[in-house]
Amino acid sequence: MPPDTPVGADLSTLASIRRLYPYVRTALPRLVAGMLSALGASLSALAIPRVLEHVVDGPLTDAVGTRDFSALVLPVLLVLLLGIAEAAFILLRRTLVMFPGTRVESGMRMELFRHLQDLPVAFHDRWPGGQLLSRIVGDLGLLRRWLVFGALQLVVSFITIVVGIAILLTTAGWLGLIYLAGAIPVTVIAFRFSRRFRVVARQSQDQLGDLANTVEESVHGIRVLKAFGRGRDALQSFTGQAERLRETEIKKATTQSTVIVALHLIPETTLALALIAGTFLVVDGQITVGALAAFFATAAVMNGPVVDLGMTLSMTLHARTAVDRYFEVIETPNELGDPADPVPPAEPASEHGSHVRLRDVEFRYSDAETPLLQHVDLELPAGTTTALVGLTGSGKSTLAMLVPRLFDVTDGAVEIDGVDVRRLRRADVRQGVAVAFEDPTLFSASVRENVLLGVDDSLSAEEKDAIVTEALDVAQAQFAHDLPDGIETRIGEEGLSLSGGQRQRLALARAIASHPRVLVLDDPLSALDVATEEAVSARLREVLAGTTSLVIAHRPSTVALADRVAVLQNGRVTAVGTHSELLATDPHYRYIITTLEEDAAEHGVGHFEDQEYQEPENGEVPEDLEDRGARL
Ligand SMILES: Nc1ncnc2c1ncn2[C@@H]1O[C@H](COP(=O)(O)OP(=O)(O)OP(=O)(O)O)[C@@H](O)[C@H]1O
Repeated sequence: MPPDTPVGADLSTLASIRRLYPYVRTALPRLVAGMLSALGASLSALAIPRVLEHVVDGPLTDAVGTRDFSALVLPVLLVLLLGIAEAAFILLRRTLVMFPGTRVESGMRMELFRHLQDLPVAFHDRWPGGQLLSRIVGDLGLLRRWLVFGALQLVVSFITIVVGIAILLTTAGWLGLIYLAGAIPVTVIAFRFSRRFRVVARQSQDQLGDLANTVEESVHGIRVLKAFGRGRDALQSFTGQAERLRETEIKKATTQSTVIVALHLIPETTLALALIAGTFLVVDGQITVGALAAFFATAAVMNGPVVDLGMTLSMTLHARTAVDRYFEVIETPNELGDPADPVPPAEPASEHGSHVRLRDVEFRYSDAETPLLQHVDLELPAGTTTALVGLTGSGKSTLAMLVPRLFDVTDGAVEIDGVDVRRLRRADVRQGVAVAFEDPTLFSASVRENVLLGVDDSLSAEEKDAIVTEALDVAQAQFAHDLPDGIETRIGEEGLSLSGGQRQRLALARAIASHPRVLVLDDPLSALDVATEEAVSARLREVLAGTTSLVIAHRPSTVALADRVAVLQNGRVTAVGTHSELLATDPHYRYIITTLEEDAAEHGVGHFEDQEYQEPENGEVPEDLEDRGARL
């Protein structure tokens, strides 16, 4: 979940937005030029009433008696010119800000995506995908609109109002003061509005993220929802969230409408008061009719920026929330980063792979109270295959993820060829270690691209082709050649157009293709039927002989791929040996194998059930168990 106390919550809006500086620095000259253009447009509009004042008090008054309109030509041309200048400035503003706005947006988007890719698995376990999606898509779009419009408009409105008030004070003295008095309640209301709106803006953007998460989850799990007829429940939960978002939007609109009403009402009231006072002042001869007309024309020009303040302020507060939400992610430190002084990877212990050692390893998930793994000592000698067995939830997958450093140990060390993985660059670790997960994730790309994911990009196309063909062959994934466009066929989102077994074989091919020095396979054959499993096992054995492998086994047939077996029990590796040795000496292993056999016989797929451990009575080896592991 996102942090409870949002990053930047204690900052002022200005301080929060100032953090954008590094991203907008290069775009700043054009943005400032755009702002000056917008200011030019506003000042052109403000100049028109001054011409009006001159016309009313001079040429117009004269023309009433003489009917000579020639003196009006110049002022009319000036008004026309000011109008054209205003339009030209507006066009210039749009042209200037459009390009840098989109560039800032895409730059920040790329930076965020890069950081998301860099952040460890633990971060992604904590953060819902929808929250990240809404930040990378929605928030950044909002920020762009604010940069190219809201921010500019806010500054321009502010300057226009200040300049306008100065003009009012100089042209109509007292009337200007009346108008200025109206600015006091406007400021108070705007301040109170900002405080309240900031809270609801944050709430609505977070709720949008939750909504995106629900959509993502239900689209992702559409098969399960349909199969269990739970579409209605998903809709209900979605409706609940959408309703809450709607309530927040209403709260937002209500807060906004208070300020909008005030921003309309206060200037209009001051204008009414100014009209009364102005009439007396004209009659009294203290100001001219032209000055009164100019006062109202100037106030009319200022009316737009004053009323817009509500909108630009709310845009600014939304932008501030977007900045906070962006920095919450971008400032999340990567606890699994590269070391400051990385060492180069050691030479592999043998041509058949690296030597891996887990030395007194402890691992605890950040949200767990107790460690899942404790005092784990395990060696994977170069070129050997070790099967890791244990009951469901004993921590096999977790242990396997420590080898490619997807998580860091909380104590002890994982060493590859004698070097602690935390002292290596992550790229070096992951170049040497390939993983095929139990749940094979593929990408919406071609089969070829999926298989080549871990392969050196600099290889030639022919070399890559040969690697793909061989890997598909070993993983018995020849079906890929029969797809409509062969291995160039795009396999759709997450490869869901393929069967589970097909996906698993492609994931296996991907792990093999990079010819890693260490291969970690998390139950790689679980989705295969018996015949395919045998075919894959036969070929996989050849590959395993040439590398160091750790294979998590849920089936006796997977155990049979290994030279030796490690038993994980109560967070520790309690025994390591060959299948026969362990059968003879380790009651827990005998129990596991018995369960595996029974499970495989019953369901065809060997999975541990969540059941309490019961030592086999009198610790005897069940009949024929020795034969089952004869291959080891
Ligand atoms: N990201 C996580 N955050 C917190 N706890 C987790 C996380 N992943 C797994 N766990 C917990 O760690 C324990 C071990 O999980 P793990 O997947 O490593 O077991 P396993 O032996 O591979 O299980 P299985 O045989 O069912 O695949 C479980 O209790 C699980 O709930």
